[in-house]
Amino acid sequence: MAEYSIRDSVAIIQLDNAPVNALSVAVRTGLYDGIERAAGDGSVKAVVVCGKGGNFCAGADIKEFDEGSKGPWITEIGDFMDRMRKPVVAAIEGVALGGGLEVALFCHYRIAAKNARVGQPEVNIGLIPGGGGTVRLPRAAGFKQALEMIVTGNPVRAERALKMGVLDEVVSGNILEAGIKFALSKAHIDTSLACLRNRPVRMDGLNIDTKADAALAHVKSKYKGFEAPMFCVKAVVNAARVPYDDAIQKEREYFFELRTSGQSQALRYAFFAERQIARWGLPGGGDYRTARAIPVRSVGVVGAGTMGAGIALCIITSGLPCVLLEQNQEFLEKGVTSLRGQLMGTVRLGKMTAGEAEVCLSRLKPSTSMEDLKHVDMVIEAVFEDLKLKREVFERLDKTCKPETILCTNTSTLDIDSVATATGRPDKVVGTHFFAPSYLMKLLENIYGSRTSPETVATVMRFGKTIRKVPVLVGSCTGFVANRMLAPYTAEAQFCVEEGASPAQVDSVLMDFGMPMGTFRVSDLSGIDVSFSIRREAARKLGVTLTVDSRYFRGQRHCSLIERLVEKGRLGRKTGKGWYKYEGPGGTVPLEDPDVLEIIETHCRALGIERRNVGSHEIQERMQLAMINEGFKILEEGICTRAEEIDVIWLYGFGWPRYLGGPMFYASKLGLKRVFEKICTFHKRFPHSQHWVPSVLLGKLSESGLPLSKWGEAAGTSRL
Ligand SMILES: CCCCCC/C=C/CC(=O)SCCNC(=O)CCNC(=O)[C@H](O)C(C)(C)COP(=O)(O)OP(=O)(O)OC[C@H]1O[C@@H](n2cnc3c(N)ncnc32)[C@H](O)[C@@H]1OP(=O)(O)O
Repeated sequence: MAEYSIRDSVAIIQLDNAPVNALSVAVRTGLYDGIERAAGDGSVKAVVVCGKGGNFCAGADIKEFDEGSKGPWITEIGDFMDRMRKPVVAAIEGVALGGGLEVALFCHYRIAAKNARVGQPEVNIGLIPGGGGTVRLPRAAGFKQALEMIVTGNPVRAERALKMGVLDEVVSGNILEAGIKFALSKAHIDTSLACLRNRPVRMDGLNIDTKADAALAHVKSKYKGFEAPMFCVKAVVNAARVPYDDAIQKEREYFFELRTSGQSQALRYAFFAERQIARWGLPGGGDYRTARAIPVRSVGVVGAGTMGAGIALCIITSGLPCVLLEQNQEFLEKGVTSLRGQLMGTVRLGKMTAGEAEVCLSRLKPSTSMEDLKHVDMVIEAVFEDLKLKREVFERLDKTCKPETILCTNTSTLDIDSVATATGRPDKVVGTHFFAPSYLMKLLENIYGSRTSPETVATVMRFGKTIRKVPVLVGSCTGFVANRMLAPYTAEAQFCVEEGASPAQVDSVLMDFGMPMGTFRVSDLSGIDVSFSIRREAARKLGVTLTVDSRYFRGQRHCSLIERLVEKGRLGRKTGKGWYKYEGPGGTVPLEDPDVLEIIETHCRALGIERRNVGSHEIQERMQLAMINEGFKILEEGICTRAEEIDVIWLYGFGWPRYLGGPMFYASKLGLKRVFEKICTFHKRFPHSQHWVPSVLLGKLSESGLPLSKWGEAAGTSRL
């Protein structure tokens, strides 16, 4: 709703819809009524529109999008303001985003507090501004700057918005008082002079035809797969070419077309899924509502290898001091050099100044003495993935660190309890699984053990946000969530290759789907020998030796092409050949290699595997459904409590295309009945692959018709 009051002959309309004053039907109706009332009240000289609770308005209420269009559309409110003789001033603090900025652009004037940010982020949820933003922002900020704001969705700070012409004044002190004063100072000025409708789009010497083509081409290549950015360009270009009302009409058509599109639905889902993951709960009790995070003022990282150095870099760039520990000076120097190299890379990219980088480095304390970890609040262990070694490190940490220190293990495979039991504080031990390259990858899988306390979880969840990661809480199991789901996905890729596909064919299927990279290119990049060692180690623990002709491993189908490639010295990009051969500058360009195709052919012939044409559709279906089936098992076992958690893991861990929501959302769109039937068919066809045993939960859900938001509840794993 919107509250109406009058002070000093100024009508004040305060948007009121906590927490961000989103433009719900009630808010739009309240705003419209308030404007009408002020227009008709002879005692009112001017109007101030502002927001309650520290924000102006974060735009349309995204939750209402699926409910159709009720209440006044904001351009109707805008048209009314355009005809008003009394000045209307938007007094902005906090954010004015999307429809919120559009309301402000309908006002005759806009003032903002120094802390304010204004923007048109609709593109992030697969939309274009639908309330006149594409038509009015270019009239205020000029074509080029408006286009940039609308296409990128990035908000700008008040000072910049002032320079751009979006704001009329930036003020300090109470925003409402400033708004009233400003409004009264404009009470005698003809409002039509300040009305954006009456101004042309500012082209600042640019030619619209050349600019339009260039912008379309740029956006097409930069935002591959995304629909909305192209529509943003089309709408802004149109606004520069046609009269105001025609441009508004076109914008609205585009907006409605996108609002019902699959991409916008998926992007809106992703927006809320990212917020859902903060609502965690533990099986033994304790959740985000009751658990208090312990303040983390300093951190230690044990192990200055690639992962450890990257983690330390995340810490120091977030403003926290960090002790980086190695066992000897040589390894330590290597780690610090790698950290410096990555930091300088960000300077070269213009993301940080050299001065800022120096400040970050001043927060780093390289050390070879564990005593330096005595007083830190948290330690992240990032040593080699070996249980015996990790337990030794944890035993020493437990003895050295103060009793409150939280001990985290950056493991990708080990059971958290098996590490925690090396200490006398298992309640303070937790997994923090970073993804390589750890400085760049946003996902942080936080893993609780059976004795991890709610306070410890609350602390690592908050810490994840502090270091600008996306923390997701998961339970402990082999591979946790990300790698556990990746296993059947990559296994199916390799089986498809055994059966007749080429690595390049598989990769192009994935890239066409929207993944940033194909699985074989990823494998080459991380090193085929790495997967080889992990597999060999897993087999060794079970007393089995994997060979180049192992077709089964513990009764399960197994592809031994990895062993074959390692035998041939094809370890990936670092050796110039793996699933591909590498040429070009620095040996970074992957090319399909006839030699590897020959190796695969010969290998399969020797093992009696008949090869055939494997179609693109089959490749995509097998890889994705195998992984989705695993996702349902993860939900069934309570490793995750919501499908949204799995989707966020795929968005940030593997670059699943955001406009497709995530694998679980994708499954919901395919229809669970269809998904389940296909999985059952694959299970019959491939009985020796455990990953095709259909998830019981999936079977149950496929009959229920429940929406994705209820899957966790249906699994009985929701803890809130
Ligand atoms: C049919 C309507 C007619 C309108 C016609 C004009 C059409 C306009 C199109 C639009 O305006 S689309 C919306 C554009 N706006 C956005 O995309 C803003 C999205 N929000 C944000 O970027 C951030 O939330 C924020 C506003 C910068 C605040 O960030 P912060 O980190 O402080 O908090 P959050 O956890 O993100 O949000 C708090 C809380 O608020 C919910 N929320 C935020 N924005 C909206 C919104 N626009 N609609 C509904 N709900 C919103 C968010 O989900 C959080 O709630 P939760 O319950 O804690 O999850």
